[in-house]
Formats: sequence, C-alpha cells, structure tokens
Amino acid sequence: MDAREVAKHGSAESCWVVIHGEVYDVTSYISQHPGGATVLLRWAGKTNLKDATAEYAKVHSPSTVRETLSKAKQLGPLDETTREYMRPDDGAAPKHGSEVAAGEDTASHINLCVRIDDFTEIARKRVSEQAFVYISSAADTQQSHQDNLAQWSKVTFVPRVLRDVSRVDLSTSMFGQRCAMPFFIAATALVGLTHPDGEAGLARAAAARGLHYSPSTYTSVPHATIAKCHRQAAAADGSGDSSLFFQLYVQASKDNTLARIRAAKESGYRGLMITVDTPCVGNRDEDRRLKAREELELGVPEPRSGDKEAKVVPGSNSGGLSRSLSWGDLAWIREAWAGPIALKGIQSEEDARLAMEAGVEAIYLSNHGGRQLHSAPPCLATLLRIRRRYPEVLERCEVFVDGAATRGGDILKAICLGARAVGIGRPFLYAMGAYGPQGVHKAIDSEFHHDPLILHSHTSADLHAVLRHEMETTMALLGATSITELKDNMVNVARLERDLDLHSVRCSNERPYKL
Ligand code: HEM
Ligand SMILES: Cc1cc2nc3c(=O)[nH]c(=O)nc-3n(C[C@H](O)[C@H](O)[C@H](O)COP(=O)(O)O)c2cc1C
Repeated sequence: MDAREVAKHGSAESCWVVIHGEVYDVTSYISQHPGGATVLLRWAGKTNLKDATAEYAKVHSPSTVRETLSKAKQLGPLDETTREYMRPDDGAAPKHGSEVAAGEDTASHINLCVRIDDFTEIARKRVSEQAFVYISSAADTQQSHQDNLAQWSKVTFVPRVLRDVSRVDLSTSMFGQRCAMPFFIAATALVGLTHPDGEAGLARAAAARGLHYSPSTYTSVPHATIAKCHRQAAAADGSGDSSLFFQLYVQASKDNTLARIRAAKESGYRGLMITVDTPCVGNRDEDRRLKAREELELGVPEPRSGDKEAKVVPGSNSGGLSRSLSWGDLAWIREAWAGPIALKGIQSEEDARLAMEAGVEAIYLSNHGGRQLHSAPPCLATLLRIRRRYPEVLERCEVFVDGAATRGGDILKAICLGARAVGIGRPFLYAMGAYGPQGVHKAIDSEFHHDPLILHSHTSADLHAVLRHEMETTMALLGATSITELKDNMVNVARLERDLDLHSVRCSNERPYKL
C-alpha cells in the first residue's frame, strides 16, 4: 500500500491508520472504539515514522487490532519506500509520566507513601492527563464510587484481647489455589497507559508476592507475554502461590470469544472471571469531557444527524462487547473453559442465587469500581443482602468483592463477612504510574525479605510495606492469628444495615427466574 494512498484517508469519512507497518481501515470502528474517536482520528492517514504505532502500542497488544477488525478492513502492509510522502506529524503522543525520575524531590519520595492513597497524588503529577482521567473516572457524578469509599467506614470491628498474636498468617486461597494474602490485583484494562511495563509489571509483582492477578481482556501487553513474565518471576523469587485468572469480556462474536478463551488456557491462566456488568461502557463524565476537549482542539467535525459512520454516542458504545450475553451462554463458555469460573459484577442477591444455581465456583460482587451503573450498590451492601436472603450462596460459592478497598482493614472487614478475597484496582495503577513496578511492590509489601508467619513490629521493613503491614497490624489488634478466625462476630454492621434499611429486605415480587 502506497503512503500517498493512505494519506487520502485522514478523516472521519474514511479513516485509515498504520500500525506496525500494516494499514487498517478503522472508519466503521470509530464510533465503537471505547477509547474514543479522537485518538483514531489523530492518526488517520499518517504514515510518517510517528504513525499510530506508538500511541497504539502504549496501550494495546499487537494482536488487538487484528482480533477486532474483519479481514476486509486489514488492508495489508505499507510500502515502506513511500513513507517519504508522509504528512507532517502534528499528533505528539503524551510523555509517560513514569519516565520522570522517582525521588526528584523529597516530597514525592516513595518512602513517604505509607498508605496506598498516597500514590494517587504522585501519579497525578507523573502520568499523562489522559491516563489519570481514564483511571480515576467513574460513572456520572461518581456517586457509585463515592458510595464504595463510604461503605468501608460504616463497618466497625469488635476486637478480642488477651490472645497470643505473636504469629499472624494471612494466607488463604481463591478457586482452591493458595495465595499469601486475602486480596488480588483486579482486572484493569490498558495498564500500559501508566507505565511501559504494563501488565507484565503487575504480573511480576503478583508472582513475587504470592498474590493472584486477573489481567483484563484488554491488555497493553499480549496475554502470552504476561504469562511468561509471571512464570519467570515466580521461578526467580516467588513462593509459587500466585496464579493468573483471565478476565473475560464476552465479545459480540462468539468465535472471537472462544479464541480468547483458548488463548488464555494455552497461556496457563487458571481461573476465568467473566465480567457480566458491561453490556455497554458506562457513562463516564470526565472521560467524555476530556475527549470532547481533545476533539475541539483537533477540529473533529460535529457528527451530522443520521451519519452513522461519524456518530460517536458513548451510551450506545458497546466497544465490541456482547449486549446479548445471558445466563444461557454460560454453558458454552464453561464447556470451552473447563476450569473454575467467577461471575464478575454481581450486584443483587437474586443474581447471586442464580449464579449459584448455574453452578459457578465463585461470585464476584463488584460495581466495576463505580464505573458502570450510576447509583449501583457497593459490594458490602450486596454481600449483606445475600447473607440475609440467600445465606446458602456463601456455603456453595466463593465470594470475591471489590470497590475502593484501600486499607488492610477494609480487606479484613470483607473477609469477616464471608468474602474469600478482595480485588484492588485503581491503587495499583496509581502505584505503577507513580513509581513503576517498585511502587506496586511497595503497595503490597516491603522490598525486604520477610518471614510471612512472623509479625514484624517496628522494623525498618514495616516502613516500606503498605497492605501487608496494615493487615498484620489489624489482625493482631483484632485478636486473630489466621484468616479462618475472621468471623462475622468480629465486625459490627448495624450502621450499614440501618443505612441500607436491610430490615425491610424481604422476598421481592420478582417472578422467580428459571435458568
Ligand atoms: C481496532 C482495534 C482496537 C480496539 C479493540 C481497541 C480497544 C480499546 C479499549 C477496550 C479501550 C479501553 C477503554 C476503556 O476501558 O474505557 C481502548 C482505549 C484506548 N485505545 Fe484503543 N482500540 C483499538 C484501536 C486503537 C488504535 C488504532 C489506537 C491508537 C491509534 C488506540 C488507542 C487507544 C488509547 C490511547 C486508549 C486509551 C484512551 C482513554 O484514555 O480512554 N486504540 N481501546
Ligand atoms: C482503569 C480501570 C480499568 C478497568 N478495566 C476493567 C476491565 O478491563 N475489565 C473488568 O472486568 N473490570 C475493569 N475494571 C474494574 C476493576 O476490575 C475493579 O472492579 C474496580 O477497579 C475495583 O474498584 P477500585 O478500582 O476502586 O479498587 C477497571 C477499573 C479501572 C479503574
């Protein structure tokens, strides 16, 4: 393909981009791209050395574009000898904030991060505006996210004293697979926006710390590479406890979904987390405002009414995800996967019961970090409703939860109420954006070798550990020495129950749904 031909397709009417020397026609994908139209249009028709490749590769794995576009839209290789006809590069890609040297000034030194919230402001200064807005945004007024934050402080502890807590063991398991602590790294797309190591950095940290990690369907690094880095790190300095669980976004195309499941199996992923709260991408005001501003700056024309190709309607953007996904689809997914499954995004006790009846190994109570439905319930609210209406769910399924858990104590409150493990999303992205992989290690644990069974108090290692330190301290002050000792009599949920008016929860008039 001649560069002069590509240059003719530089608009919303006909938008061709060049990635890794291949030309793609993304015109009909513009309105579906979950990352917005601007980024595609910025590189439309560009064939110079800074074509779409750098911006694309920062966040997407090489295969994403081939997996998404039909063969007809994959127009073949660019004739490299014609690149001299390139258009001037006016779309400077934002600099990776994490390239800024850590510790430039004392105020932002990593040692001053003593809780995981501390990474946020450092990350704000060090990642691009695009990355920060993408990570921090939530649906509509952010109410779901704010409610997630607020839920944790509505539960208080009921500590026991005079128990020997000189040894504390935080280890537990998920899907029957051991892990060092009762939390895991939740699926977040496009980790490459925060640091060039992307998901590979998170996988290495998880392996080294004996934690499970659930990479997103939409990774910046190919899944096979993530799995390889994970294996290498586990062999080098891991305890061998860490596993990777594949987060599946079911695609509109069944074949495409099956191919992703196959690839995850081949890469050695050991659990499947099917995200079920995403028939379309949520309405995130801050994302939309930033994209609208970029479009204005770039002079992207207003969509003409009735012009399907140029129309960008966030509410209708399913980003290639299946909108028709329903309970019946679990059968073919289970057959293809043949391993443990969690349904991620359960937000009602009725759906928890249906999931149990469908025979999944785990339910994952989450409102997607408050990014999907505005006014969605925080995970503890759903957990309490399940405990009241269908306590048998907790006997038959493992329960994972997430949503704004930022302290070791938050994690332990959820465990007291019957959760198996807590997912943590944004904090690891901020830690990665602030200090790269070193930040993630610190957010989890200290850099120093540490006997997992012995509580270290007032050692220099404590200064460098965040979540492990908080959990060990909380366990000791609670009077518990192992995760199995954490029971519901160690928390007081009266306030949360009152706020949720849980006493009025009774059988709804919903017609019983038969699977
Ligand atoms: C054609 C196949 C593509 C697919 C399936 C795809 C998919 C996605 C997805 C799922 C997201 C995440 C949105 C979210 O979770 O909110 C995203 C964001 C993004 N994509 Fe793509 N993309 C494609 C092509 C491209 C191309 C060609 C470029 C660059 C030229 C690009 C650059 C980006 C960027 C920079 C973001 C982050 C934007 C933000 O701040 O939200 N993508 N894309
Ligand atoms: C930037 C970002 C990207 C996310 N991407 C995905 C994703 O690809 N798949 C998914 O199932 N959930 C995704 N989530 C939701 C997380 O898995 C998780 O439910 C949520 O982040 C937990 O809340 P927290 O970030 O407050 O800890 C994403 C969340 C964030 C913040």
